[in-house]
Amino acid sequence: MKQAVVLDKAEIVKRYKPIDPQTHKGMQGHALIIAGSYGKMGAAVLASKSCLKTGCGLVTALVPKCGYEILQIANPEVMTLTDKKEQYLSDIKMAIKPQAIAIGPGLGQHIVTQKAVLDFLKTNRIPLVLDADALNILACNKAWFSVLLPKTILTPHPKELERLLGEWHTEEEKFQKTRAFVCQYDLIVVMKGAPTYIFTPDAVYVNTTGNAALATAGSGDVLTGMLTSLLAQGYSATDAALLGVYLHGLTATIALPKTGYQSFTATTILKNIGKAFLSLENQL
Ligand SMILES: NC(=O)C1=CN([C@@H]2O[C@H](COP(=O)(O)OP(=O)(O)OC[C@H]3O[C@@H](n4cnc5c(N)ncnc54)[C@H](O)[C@@H]3O)[C@@H](O)[C@H]2O)[C@@H](O)CC1
Ligand SMILES: Nc1ncnc2c1ncn2[C@@H]1O[C@H](COP(=O)(O)OP(=O)(O)O)[C@@H](O)[C@H]1O
Ligand SMILES: [Mg+2]
Repeated sequence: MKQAVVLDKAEIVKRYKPIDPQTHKGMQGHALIIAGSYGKMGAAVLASKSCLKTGCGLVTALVPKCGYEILQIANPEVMTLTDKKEQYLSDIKMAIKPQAIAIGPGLGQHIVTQKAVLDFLKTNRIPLVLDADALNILACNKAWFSVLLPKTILTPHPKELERLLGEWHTEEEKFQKTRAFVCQYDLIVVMKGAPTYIFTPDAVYVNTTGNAALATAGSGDVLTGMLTSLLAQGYSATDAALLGVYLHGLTATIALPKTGYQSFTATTILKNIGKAFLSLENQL
């Protein structure tokens, strides 16, 4: 494999777009987070909260009925649409026009949800992030890789990547398979781990921020919301993936001296997104 590009502050600062003083919520993008099922609504809460805290003007969550009060109470700033089913999503239709969509955190893999996801993927033309159960559903239906919109961002952890691509025996083989996958389908893969690599058809990047504090439930759900937020704000898929992964890691770099590894949670990431942005602003 060609050498990975090191994703350091210099790489990020040249891609970062400071906020326009004349902006308003209508210009900051509208994102839709399709997530959650009975018992996993926290994933929808975390992803929609991180989406807002990364600068998106409007965020809507589409969840099963059982998520309505949870979402509205946990996230008063987030608008909530509900499915007709109580515990899982059965249909992905919307009367809104978001600039970016995320699907997957906490979604579950009910057969009805699988069909809804696949039907949606066939017709969707809006920039997209696929995570968690959306990846697991795709892994069960590999013929559907070819319907994905070019430059869709996929964010697998190692187990999800293995479900998508099959087993590998060496790191080199894992990298080769991932590279071939992104080139064949014109996708972006955020290969989550320590460190995280971002694969695009043109280059591979290696992140430099973060630490083992991020090994905590919901950490990936927060990352999904951050990436979707940046996409909705008009960043290209590559820039959204690079900036989002960098900032997500930076929250842990910043917070670790105060929290230690053990007490750092996904909520700590949310609390430190602002500081991560400020540390970028100081470099401009
Ligand atoms: N509060 C919530 O509602 C939460 C919901 N979640 C959702 O729960 C569902 C299941 O997600 P999971 O990821 O837990 O389940 P998975 O079955 O996809 O992944 C768990 C497996 O992956 C392996 N794995 C994960 N990261 C790894 C790494 N870095 N290296 C090696 N192996 C690794 C683990 O050992 C384990 O065997 C998803 O929909 C997810 O979004 C989780 O995000 C946790 C929080
Ligand atoms: N040891 C580690 N060092 C750095 N980052 C890590 C480490 N472990 C996990 N992470 C990061 O934490 C996130 C975990 O995502 P994921 O496994 O999807 O969590 P969840 O599904 O619980 O939300 C990824 O961004 C991953 O890169
Ligand atoms: Mg995850």
